Amino acid sequence: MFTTASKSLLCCSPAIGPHRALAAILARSPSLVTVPTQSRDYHEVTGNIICPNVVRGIDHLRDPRLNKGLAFTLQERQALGIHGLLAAKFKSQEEQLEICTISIDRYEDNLNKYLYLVELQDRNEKLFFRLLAENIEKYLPIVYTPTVGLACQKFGLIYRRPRGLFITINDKGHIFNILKNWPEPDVRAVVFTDGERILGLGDLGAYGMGIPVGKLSLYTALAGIKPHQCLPITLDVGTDNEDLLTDPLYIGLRQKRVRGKEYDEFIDEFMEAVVLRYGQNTLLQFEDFALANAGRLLKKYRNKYCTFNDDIQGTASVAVAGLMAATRFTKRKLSENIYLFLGAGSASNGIASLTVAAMVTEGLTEKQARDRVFMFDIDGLLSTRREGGVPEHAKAFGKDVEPEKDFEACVAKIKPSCLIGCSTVGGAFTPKVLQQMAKNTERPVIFALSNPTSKAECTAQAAYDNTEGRCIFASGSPFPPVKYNGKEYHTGQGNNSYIFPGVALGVIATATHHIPEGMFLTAARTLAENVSEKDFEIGRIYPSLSAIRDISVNIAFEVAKMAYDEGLASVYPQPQDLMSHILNQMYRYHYECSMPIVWDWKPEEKFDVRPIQPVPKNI
Ligand SMILES: O=C([O-])CC(=O)C(=O)O
Ligand SMILES: [Mg+2]
Repeated sequence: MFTTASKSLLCCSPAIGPHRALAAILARSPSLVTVPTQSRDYHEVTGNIICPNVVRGIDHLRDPRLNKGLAFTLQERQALGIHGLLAAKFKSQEEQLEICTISIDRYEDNLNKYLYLVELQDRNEKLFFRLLAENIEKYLPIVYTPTVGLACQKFGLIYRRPRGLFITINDKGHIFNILKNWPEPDVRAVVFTDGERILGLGDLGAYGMGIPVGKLSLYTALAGIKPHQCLPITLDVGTDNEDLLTDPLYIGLRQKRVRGKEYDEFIDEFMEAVVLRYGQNTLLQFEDFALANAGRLLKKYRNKYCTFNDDIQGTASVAVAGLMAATRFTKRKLSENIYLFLGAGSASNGIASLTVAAMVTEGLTEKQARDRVFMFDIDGLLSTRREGGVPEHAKAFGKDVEPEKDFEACVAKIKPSCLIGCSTVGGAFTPKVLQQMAKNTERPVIFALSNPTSKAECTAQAAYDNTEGRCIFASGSPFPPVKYNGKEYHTGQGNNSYIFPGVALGVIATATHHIPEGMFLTAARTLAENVSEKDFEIGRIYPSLSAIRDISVNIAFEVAKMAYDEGLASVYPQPQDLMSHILNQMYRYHYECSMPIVWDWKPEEKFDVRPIQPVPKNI
């Protein structure tokens, strides 16, 4: 079987390291040659050596990281002991992509499309990521917002092969041991949720797992972070969602949420356990925590760990990028706008704070900048004079003005030029509100950022219809193209997926130990600079989703630069060519050769474990 390589050592990838000793012994006795029959045992064959840690036989096909389906060549099939386990036909990855596309298109229901993609990820990882990365516009709405929201709601029904870790409050005191059960030793990024505020859908408890899984798929598809370096986690502390507590399909702890001291100790232990297991620079992304915890935990941990809250900082960054890009339409500087937020939760506060920071760079004082920002929550305008005052988390944006409970009246009175919805109240931007915005200013900026689509404050079409087509619109979830006055507009998706993958790539590539707020402003600027004239022409203040991979790299580059400038990076020496350094670390979703690695070894030579891997043609 291995006749052509009778004078060479064959060693199968991956991870040759632990078997160097064995290879070295064999090298001293060239007649003794080892080939594994199963994953872990060896036997002799004349002439060649295969390192024993290769996964062979059916196990190779069952490992989604190694499996290439019918794309294995005859040589590979023979070498790996999978010949006969596959149909005779050889397919290229491109042919496989076509079949995937046809298969997914056959489904009418998006949840079925989602399930197909989950199954593909479980079966053939490279194919899944290539399909996603090369068809972002088509598949992002399936693996991510909005379909992922539906998947979370139906999680009990669709739960099959688990992905990621579930750590429950009952595991308190043992979290490190649970992390040790995760099979990957090289995790660089953890996205985790406690499921209390899943998108705009509220408390979904352990059903929230779909979110960290989806976010981390984007880490790889949009920023080339290697899948084995990503770990999705759900912290299950119970749920206060009565429907789930009585749902026979519910897969989480069937109890009310644990709160207070016990919850805080649990999160403390979790953070400590992650860095103990994976190192101090492990990126910890908070996702979809409720307001009561999100800002508080960010403040508590931001200077201790490499962490950020995507819903506060990622959302803020993407929204500020949109506002920056919009200045090119409106011809108004950021500091010349009046901002009104609907909702005063973590997203609103994050966006407002970063907008203030951006206005300060234009020359305003912080106070002057804050004076231009108003918020309206469930109890009305954030007025210091209203009954109950301004909630603690939004104190910075309370105003000494007449209380007002009618949102439409507020829009007429305050006359904002930018209206930003983070309320999770679908349809809250009524036609009247939108019409008023059109009266306030020539080019009103209207962001309906709540997710998923059903929670958006208005549709893209409604925004155009009620502002004589003069608005600059963005939404958190995708909307179909708008038709107005015989022209078609493709409005942008102001979703944090433009930001967090790129920031994460920059942070991971430089092993940055803290993520300062400035990085999100830098990311916002980079994103805004990537909006082209062509985007503007079709009404978009965000680049096309198909450009997102390049943008992530640009964001990563700026983040990495900043990490070195501010002494936060711990990869030393500083790479001379930062861009190449980043690009070199990125995941490749094209198939690589699965043949055993061939060493050009001769017995008289000093043994050198130097893999010479044939370069696959398709890279
Ligand atoms: O997941 C998304 O689409 C954006 C996000 O973080 C959220 O809405 O919580
Ligand atoms: Mg989120």
